[in-house]
Amino acid sequence: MESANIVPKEESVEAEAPGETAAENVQVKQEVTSSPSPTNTKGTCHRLHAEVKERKKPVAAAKAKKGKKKKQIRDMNAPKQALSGYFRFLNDNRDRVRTQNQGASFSDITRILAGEWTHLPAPEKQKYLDAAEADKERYQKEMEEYKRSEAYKVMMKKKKKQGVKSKHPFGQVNEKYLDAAEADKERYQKEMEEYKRSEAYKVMMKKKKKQGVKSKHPFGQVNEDAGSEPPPKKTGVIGFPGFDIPIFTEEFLDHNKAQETELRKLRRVVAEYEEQNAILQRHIEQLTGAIEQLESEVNEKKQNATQVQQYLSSLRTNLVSAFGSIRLPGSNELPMMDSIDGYMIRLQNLLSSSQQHQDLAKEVRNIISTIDMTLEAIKYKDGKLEILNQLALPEKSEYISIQSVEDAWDAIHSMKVRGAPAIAIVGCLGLLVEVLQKDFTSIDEAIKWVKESLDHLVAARPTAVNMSKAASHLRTAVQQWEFKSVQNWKARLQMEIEGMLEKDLDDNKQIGEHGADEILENFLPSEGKVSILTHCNTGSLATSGYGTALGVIRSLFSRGKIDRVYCTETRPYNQGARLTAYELVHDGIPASLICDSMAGALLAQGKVTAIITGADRVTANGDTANKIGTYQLAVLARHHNIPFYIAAPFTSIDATIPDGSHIPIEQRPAAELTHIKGSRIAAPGIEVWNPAFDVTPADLITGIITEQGVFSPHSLPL
Ligand SMILES: CSC[C@@H](O)[C@@H](O)C(=O)COP(=O)(O)O
Repeated sequence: MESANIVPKEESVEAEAPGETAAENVQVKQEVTSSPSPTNTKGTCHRLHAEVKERKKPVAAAKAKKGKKKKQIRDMNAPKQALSGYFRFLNDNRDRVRTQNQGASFSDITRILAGEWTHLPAPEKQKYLDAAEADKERYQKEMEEYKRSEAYKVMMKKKKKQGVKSKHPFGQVNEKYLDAAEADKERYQKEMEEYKRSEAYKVMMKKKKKQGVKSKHPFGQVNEDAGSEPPPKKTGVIGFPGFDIPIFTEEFLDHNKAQETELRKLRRVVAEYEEQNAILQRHIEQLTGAIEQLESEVNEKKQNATQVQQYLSSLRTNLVSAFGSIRLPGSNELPMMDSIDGYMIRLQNLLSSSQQHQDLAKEVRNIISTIDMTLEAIKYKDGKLEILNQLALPEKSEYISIQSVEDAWDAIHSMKVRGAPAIAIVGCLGLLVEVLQKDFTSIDEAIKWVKESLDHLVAARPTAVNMSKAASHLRTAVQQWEFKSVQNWKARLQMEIEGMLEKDLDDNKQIGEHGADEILENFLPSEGKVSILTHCNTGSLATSGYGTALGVIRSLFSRGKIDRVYCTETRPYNQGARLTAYELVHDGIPASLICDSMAGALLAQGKVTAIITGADRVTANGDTANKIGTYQLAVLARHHNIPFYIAAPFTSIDATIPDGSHIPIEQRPAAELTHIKGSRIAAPGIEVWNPAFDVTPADLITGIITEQGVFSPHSLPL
């Protein structure tokens, strides 16, 4: 505490007023006590401040001269210093303010407390001042007694010997001045005692009490017109007679020293607290990170649980329907939705406990082999067609009815159904559904209508060749059939189109098997499992079922050979994130979603055994159009020496086109890039290039996996 150099007032110790220097404090108080004139003007104040400045100068100079401090003799027998009201307040409230202001430095805390002290209501403040007054009296009494004691005399001698008769802030003190100061101090004490007995003192005390200022303190207003008789003139600064500043008493300096020691201790404690605080802060940050991580994992698990729940419920539905006519021997129980779990356990117990029910076991085996739990993107039965609306996935699993060519065209064009094989199947089935309902007066009329409708359907999306090939096939077929009745002609058309649906499913299963063989025979790592990266969606949702590239993955998974599948997000339409991820989760295949831009980093880490994608059109030379982003994956695969496969049925191969440069590439609306779910994400006014597909040159393709086997892109059996 630098202000220890100046005695603030009389003999008691008071802390410095917030916002004032000790020198200013002293100066103002000095005016009050020595010149109680009510005519204290602003001019006087200015003069006083100037004086204060002047007085500060020798202090600084003396400080510079002072050099190394001599160790002070500590008087262990001296009475305990009196504490000022302000210090009492600080001590009582420091812990509270520290707790309320976590991380605040010691000086911040003191500043806050000083502010509180300034605004402390008078009665509250008075309590502290009263306590200080009482303590001061106690101190004075004890000090008087002590001064009469032998111990005091011994101490004084010791100090004199050491040349520290009384501490002085300005360094070496002339003995002459010290004696004069001692005499002056005695004079003050005597006069003060007399003054306290005077009428003037009583009047002053009364006035002060009335004003709520029982005794002067550094922060309160002091009535300058307190009494007609001034109190005794204060003692002067030791060694500087003429200076009107209270003396530095030994007690005061001791007290200051004690305070400084306490302050040092407190600073150490504060530093420790601050260190602990920083550590705790780091812990909090780590914990917050861990909580966020856990929350996201919990959310993921919740979503998984929902998927599993959905899967379980569709499994129960399928089992109830498949075993609907099978009564349990003995109880005759039939399966119901709420009893299917128990029914299946009882059925299994019956079959495993005895050989009696051989026929039943055979029937159960047959039923189980027909239960298909794969995703049904296209539900077709007896002239009725429903498709899973892929725009609503994965949030909603809703089927929409397709009753006409126009419905089919709209579903394809708006991508409620997408994926090259699925486009062709829905197009043809949509046409069939309408044909079956429509009245034609003649077969020729029917043929004409079919041909026009096929042209219309082909135009819905230009890049995938499957619809176009199906249309060519049907155009030729309908022309060749020789029927007399429209009804029979319709039945033949129905057989043809339903056959296409079945063939696609079979083809996909074949593709899956060939692809799995190819990968396992050529690229199975020593760990015994493979990791596959795939792009876009080529699964049940993109075909009549099972899938092409995803079909290969399904086959690998069913053989227990999948370590992990990585599916790209597939911007801008997000077929990977919305649809492939949905299918992978549905089938319980271990999989991770990545952004398209992460593929390079993933391959660089050696985490991928092979890349397999689908195709929208494979040309005669093996060039392949597929979802935008496929080409860059093939380039990356070549760079990282990873096999890159295309999985596609022959319905995706277009032998009429020599190479990829002839493939029409569909351009999609700008909104797919500028908006996500209706919210703009791109700067307004920006132009957009949004091709839905790109072409991968045959040279970058390791092999094309078809239902007839795996071929080099350069030697396709066309
Ligand atoms: C078995 S689906 C093969 C391709 O059609 C598929 O990879 C693809 O690119 C689909 O694109 P899309 O625009 O979603 O119809």
